[in-house]
Amino acid sequence: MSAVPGTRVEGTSGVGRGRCLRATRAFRAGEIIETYPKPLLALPAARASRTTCHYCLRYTSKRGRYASVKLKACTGCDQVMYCGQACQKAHWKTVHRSECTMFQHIKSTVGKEMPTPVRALAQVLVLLKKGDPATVAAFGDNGSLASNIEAFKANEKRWEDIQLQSVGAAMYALPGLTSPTPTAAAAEWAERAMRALCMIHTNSFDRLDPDQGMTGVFLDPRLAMINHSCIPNAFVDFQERTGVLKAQVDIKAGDEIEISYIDFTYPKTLRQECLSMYHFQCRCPRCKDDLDVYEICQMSPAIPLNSISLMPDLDKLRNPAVNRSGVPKGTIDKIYREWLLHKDGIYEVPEEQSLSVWHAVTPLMRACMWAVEPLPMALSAQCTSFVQTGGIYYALPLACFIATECEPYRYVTPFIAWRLKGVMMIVMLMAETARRTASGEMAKVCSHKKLADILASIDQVTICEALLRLIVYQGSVSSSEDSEVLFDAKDRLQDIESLEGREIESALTKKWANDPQDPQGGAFFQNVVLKAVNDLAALATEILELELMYNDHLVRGRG
Ligand SMILES: C[S@@+](CC[C@H](N)C(=O)[O-])C[C@H]1O[C@@H](n2cnc3c(N)ncnc32)[C@H](O)[C@@H]1O
Repeated sequence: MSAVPGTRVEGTSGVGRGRCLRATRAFRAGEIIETYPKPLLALPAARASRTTCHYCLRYTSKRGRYASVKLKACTGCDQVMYCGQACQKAHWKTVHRSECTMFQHIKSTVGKEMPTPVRALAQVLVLLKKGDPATVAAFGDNGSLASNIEAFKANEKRWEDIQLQSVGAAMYALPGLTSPTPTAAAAEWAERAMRALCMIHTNSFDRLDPDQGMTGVFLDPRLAMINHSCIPNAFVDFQERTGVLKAQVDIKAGDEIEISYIDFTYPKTLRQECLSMYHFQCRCPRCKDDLDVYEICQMSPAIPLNSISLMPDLDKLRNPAVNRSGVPKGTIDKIYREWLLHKDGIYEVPEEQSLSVWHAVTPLMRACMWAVEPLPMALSAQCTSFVQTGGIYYALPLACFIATECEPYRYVTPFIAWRLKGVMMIVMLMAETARRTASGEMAKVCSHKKLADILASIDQVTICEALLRLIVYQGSVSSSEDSEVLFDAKDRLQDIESLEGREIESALTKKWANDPQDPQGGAFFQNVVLKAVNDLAALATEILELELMYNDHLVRGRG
């Protein structure tokens, strides 16, 4: 493995935490630590396989960066899609020439998509069989990747799945070897397939998109050297086929680089469940002392980065106004389980179904622990439910509330994609409510007087412009190239800039964005943008009570 400046691999596989990646120099928050442009595996998720280019992994969507991308299927197997000839050629060279016949066979016999890990394994097996050097070095009999195979075997149910999936992949990838009469070679390949699947589970990363969810699987042997922490100092972004490792906070030379394999804001037992696939006990302080998001936030070195964000009041991050007395440690997991039982009720009628969700999370609301899961998930689901059922006006205060009361505590670093998506959600809802306000529709539909008054009094377009500039500002801190949300923000900014008669407002937002420390720009952001967002956010709990015909004790407590 070649040494890359800035980091080195240390440790021994299978001993303690095994190998790890260590910084050999300091990195600033947002800085790129290293990139992985030639992954061994980069596949779209099975459910996205008709809408994603199988080489560059661009996915088609209605709006945004790839809206105009038209995908064409491989004429051989009709199973993989490409956005153009360059991608088709590159994919053919990388892997598809070895798997196209296999996909044709699968299509004619099974007739449906293989699950993503099986497809990934089949790809590894055809390349192993062919003797592809990089694949042999990682997955071969003396391959570099950790497999944790003994730990997988110890879990009967999981091992059964591994065996089944391995047989399925081997059947298609190695048709001659898995004939009905077992041979020594077939047994060897079966063993190899099971080990390779354990390696895939241990070392691959889900490509997670805040909008689309799981969009694919990515495996690079060097990226696979990074250990997990629920208080990570780095994160991985994906730009098309390239994985990009970035610093989430300032990192010192000599620090171990750690990412989170899971959503680190989940409650402890859920995190442990998600991590069980990796077969280790996490001993980070969040796990050891069962610290909640507020406690982690208070000690985060990323707090000062929020001075240009929707939460510039750093004291609020350092001293959150929560009252834990009603929610002793350990009860959060119980609340989470209770919420799981009822969570889908939020989208259902009659209201009692939805109310059971809120009953489950009531202790967290009373303690003002808005950032502690499952409360943010319940609030986001309610926001979506309002949008889907025509209550877009009510979704806006909720989105403002989530972006100010939940996300800054959960993801303290303000350029994390989830934070930027939260700001973008406000922009999208505000643009929609502005349109309906202008057409007079709002006056007919929105019965909440205070909300209607705020919407009628604010300059939504200017606020949207400032919020988009905030996304561009924060997004640029951590992006080598435009991410989806950054591209979308720039695209929407162009639309706004093309509106006539807004020269003064536009000049103000630009002035602020060019120098957020400038007193005039700062006052504009405070008095126009933050005031509107905070005023809207302040209506969120009241709207929940009214719209859900709540007993107000649920949200506000009994005084
Ligand atoms: C992607 S690999 C990371 C590199 C690995 N340490 C190695 O030597 O290959 C994932 C595996 O590393 C180990 N690991 C990762 N994070 C860990 C942690 N915080 N504590 C203990 N083991 C960890 C677990 O065995 C896990 O299945």
